[in-house]
Amino acid sequence: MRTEGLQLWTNARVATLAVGAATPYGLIEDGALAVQDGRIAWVGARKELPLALDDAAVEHDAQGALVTPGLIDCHTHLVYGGDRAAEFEARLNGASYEEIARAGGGILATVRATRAADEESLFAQSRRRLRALCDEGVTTIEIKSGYGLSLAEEAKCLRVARRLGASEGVTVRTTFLGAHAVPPEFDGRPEDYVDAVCRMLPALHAQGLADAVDAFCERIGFSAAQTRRVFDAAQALDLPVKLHAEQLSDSQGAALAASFGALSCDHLEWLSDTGARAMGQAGSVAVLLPGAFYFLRETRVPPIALLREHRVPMALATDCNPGTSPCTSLLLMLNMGCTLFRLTPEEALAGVTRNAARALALDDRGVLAPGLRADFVLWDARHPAELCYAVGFNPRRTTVIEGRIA
Ligand SMILES: O=C(O)CC[C@@H]1NC(=O)NC1=O
Ligand SMILES: [Fe+3]
Repeated sequence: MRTEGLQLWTNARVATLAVGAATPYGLIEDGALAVQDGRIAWVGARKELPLALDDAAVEHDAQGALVTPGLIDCHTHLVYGGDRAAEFEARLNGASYEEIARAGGGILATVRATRAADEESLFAQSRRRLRALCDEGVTTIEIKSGYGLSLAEEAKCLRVARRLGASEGVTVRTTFLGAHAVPPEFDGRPEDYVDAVCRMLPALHAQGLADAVDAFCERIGFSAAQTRRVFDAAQALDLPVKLHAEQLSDSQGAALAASFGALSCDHLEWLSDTGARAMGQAGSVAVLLPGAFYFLRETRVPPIALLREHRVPMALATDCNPGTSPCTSLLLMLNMGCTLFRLTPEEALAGVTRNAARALALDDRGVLAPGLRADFVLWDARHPAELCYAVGFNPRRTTVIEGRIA
């Protein structure tokens, strides 16, 4: 008797990415996945499939495809207006960052373009970037605000992020990043702007627009003391925090974020042993962003050995933003995580699956295991390392989201 609603995927090389699996990547050579009601009902070797599951109403032959959990891009600034290609060209023609900033370039150039874009235009521009990421197997994504810098404009960007998830059928987790830069109307008054950021939070929270709160803790951003004020406001609303930390200097951001139980600290090129230890003790994820490292031509890589020593889970993300990482390829980040930061391919894949899920406080995905969401991707590849090895080649064959072929 056919078991209604039960789907069976067979003839697959299943990389579960489960922690403590018997094989690297949790790889099951001749594997099978049973799916029911959008969840994984069973996963394992085909020859061990329980008889009760062998009567699936629908069977899919994966034809030997590699199957991984759906990819998770856990750090993006995907919603923004305009682009910064002219700055890119000016820099290559010898202009300095300072000259560009004085000419009104940098983050504030994107703030102007984002404020000038109406919601529909912002949605359309951002949807193209999201579709590019989804074309490479992304099924969950984090989208930050941070180019509005006023309550109305930050709300506009976060609404667009929410709408993108609904329209594209992917999970979007939003992060309020009002503390990204000081807007022109607060020029020279950073403390007053931090007050304004703290006042925005309750309104955004009441509208259900923010799932977490972030800040840019850096010499050219906000100090640890200013960051602490934003985090206090987040904590008062029970909103989890994450932090752009130690990107360009050791600003003591990671230790501060860890003291708030941060979901993640991101960038981390200048992370100290103290910060890594604090993150390990707090369970914060290290989100590594090789796109910004590469685009800014940085030379100091994040301390991977320290992160391993303190057992800090590592994730990888695109940091998709117009200024330092105009990139919509998570597959390229896999390669850069290995080639530039020297992660192993298994660490890199864990970084866009289970550890990325953890950076977003999502415990229902990121691994192929019974009870978790049936978000997975079939790849024209035989070994998981191929996904980190090739550049500019997209081996995605099929994406499945909650058991339905996307
Ligand atoms: O240049 C931009 O538009 C964003 C830069 C981006 N934001 C941040 O906090 N760190 C970065 O690299
Ligand atoms: Fe970022």
